[in-house]
Amino acid sequence: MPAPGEAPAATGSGLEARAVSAWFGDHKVLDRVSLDMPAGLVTALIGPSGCGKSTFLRILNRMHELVASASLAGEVLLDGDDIYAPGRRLIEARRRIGMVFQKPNPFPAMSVYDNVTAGLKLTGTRVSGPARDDLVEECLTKGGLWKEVRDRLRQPGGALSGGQQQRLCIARSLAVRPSVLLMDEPCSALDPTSTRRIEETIRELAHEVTIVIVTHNMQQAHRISDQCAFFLAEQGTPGAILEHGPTEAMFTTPKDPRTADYVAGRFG
Ligand SMILES: Nc1ncnc2c1ncn2[C@@H]1O[C@H](COP(=O)(O)OP(=O)(O)OP(=O)(O)O)[C@@H](O)[C@H]1O
Repeated sequence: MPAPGEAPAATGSGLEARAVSAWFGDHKVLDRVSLDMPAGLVTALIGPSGCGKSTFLRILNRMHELVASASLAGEVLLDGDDIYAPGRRLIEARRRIGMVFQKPNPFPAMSVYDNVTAGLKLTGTRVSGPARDDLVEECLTKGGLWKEVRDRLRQPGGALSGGQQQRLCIARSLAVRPSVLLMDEPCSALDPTSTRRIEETIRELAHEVTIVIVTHNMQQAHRISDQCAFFLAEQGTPGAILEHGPTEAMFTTPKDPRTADYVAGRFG
């Protein structure tokens, strides 16, 4: 399992935000945010509440546009191609860039097995027979859940514990073979043991999927990320990245005193 900072043999895709600004109505919430999220690395987005981390994350897979009043400017490049370029299909961006949310959201009445394969139909991916079984096992293994559910594949997803449900959601995201996985505070509703289990899963996945995670937990950001971006929205100004860099440097030798204060838990 590659530790943070180690350079794994990356097979995910690089994601790059260029001068991304965002609005809800005429309220500007992000101002020209640029960030390189290289393949194979875990990037943590950190910063106080309301500085635009979730909005930025949602822009990375075109979920921001689901809000009627929302608009944006800038570019998001996946392996060099702008996912917002005219003619780019929304469904393709969502397939290649998966999302795991704060609250585990499996389909509760659907079986564990069917939860994993649920995204295939939505993306028009045909996998049948034994290949489907193999895919379910592969994704549940990568999600760190296989051993716990291998004998319960036909039970409803809603019958699993909260931590297991979140790992099921990770497995579901992986089934459509995304290049990037976005995670919005995926452990905030979980107990410490489940949190640890998900953190291990994140590190194990990092060599094949590029991961971008929003977290308020500084110990978690330190443990699992290779690089961090510190967002700040001061005195009613839109959110922007104040500082970013390798995680170790952000925690030990940050350039800006506000970063030092935030990572040390002195505000936010
Ligand atoms: N659907 C929405 N409609 C209007 N304003 C919104 C909406 N979602 C977020 N905002 C506003 O955008 C700004 C950024 O919010 P966002 O949720 O991205 O911040 P955040 O850093 O992720 O916060 P938190 O850490 O509390 O989740 C806030 O001022 C928020 O009120």
